[in-house]
Amino acid sequence: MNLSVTGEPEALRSGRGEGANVAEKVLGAQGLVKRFGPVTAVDGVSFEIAAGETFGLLGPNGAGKTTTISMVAGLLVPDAGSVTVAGVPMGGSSVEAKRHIGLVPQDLAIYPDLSARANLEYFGRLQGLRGSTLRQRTAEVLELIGLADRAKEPSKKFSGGMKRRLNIGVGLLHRPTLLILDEPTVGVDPQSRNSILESIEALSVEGMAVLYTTHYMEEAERLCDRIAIIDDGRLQAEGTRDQLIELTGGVDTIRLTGSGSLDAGAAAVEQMPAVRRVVRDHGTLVLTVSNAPTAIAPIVNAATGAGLSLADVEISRPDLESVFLHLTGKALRD
Ligand SMILES: Nc1ncnc2c1ncn2[C@@H]1O[C@H](COP(=O)(O)OP(=O)(O)OP(=O)(O)O)[C@@H](O)[C@H]1O
Repeated sequence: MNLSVTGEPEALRSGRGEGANVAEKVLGAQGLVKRFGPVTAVDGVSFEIAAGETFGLLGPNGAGKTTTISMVAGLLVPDAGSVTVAGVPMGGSSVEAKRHIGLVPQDLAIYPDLSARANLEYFGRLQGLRGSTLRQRTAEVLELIGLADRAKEPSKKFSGGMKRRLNIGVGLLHRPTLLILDEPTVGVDPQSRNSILESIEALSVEGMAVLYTTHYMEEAERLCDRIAIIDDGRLQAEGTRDQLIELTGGVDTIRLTGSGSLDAGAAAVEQMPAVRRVVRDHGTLVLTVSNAPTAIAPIVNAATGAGLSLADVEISRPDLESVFLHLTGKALRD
């Protein structure tokens, strides 16, 4: 499907002047490829991130997000392609380029018996901070991640969200030009997730560029100035949320959840002129339709007539989930 606009990143800038973008470019990833034996995990990925911009890599499990950011951060050597950070080429031993990056991995890397402050001071020392500079930066980071009033408590007493925020704080200590966050909300409850997102939103005041990977479209919509949709190791499209939604041609999504003859229900609705595509997502039929409000009644009739016993019917306007479905023919959700 040739709907990708990734080959023309300049055409999809979010309203900044072209000259300003060139001057402010923090990250340039060009033609990245990584293979693991027969698996091509990343297959020609290119994107740029400007200072102060939050850029999202949105895709399902196994899409190639972690492999991409590992190459960006210099942890994996690409089979092809190149990375520059703040104008400095990234190589396997490029200390200067890596100095510009703060990488927050998916897994926690903090000491449970140390307090929040002691954790930050320990990692700050490892990064070469000392004395009053270390104390001042630790205090600033504690404020940024919303843990200033819990600074003395051992991190093992923290909620999942607080631990994740402390993990993010470690990545912020050396004032990176580019902060990379790899799915920082996976496995946390909704309240903790919100506190993590609030902390990330606060980072824009520091003016740093953020590369954020997620498989939650709500997070990409809320946090990211621009989003690249990744699947099967390739960027399928890139742009602001509104630019991506334009790619769907404004089609709606109808979800039919039920029991009985799901296959027969799918076959029946597939025939209808308003229905452009039908995808099965576990016990749900996900329909892409051109005008849901008028099409819904005949669709429900056809599905139930074919033996599908409906428990729930949901109509939604276009969102990033519909964009993903439109571009890949697959549902983004697990
Ligand atoms: N070290 C490795 N050896 C072999 N295959 C790998 C390795 N790392 C990743 N892969 C494969 O490469 C593909 C992309 O994986 P990657 O971890 O980059 O995806 P992801 O989008 O980050 O997904 P997840 O959120 O599940 O980590 C997958 O098919 C994965 O199984």
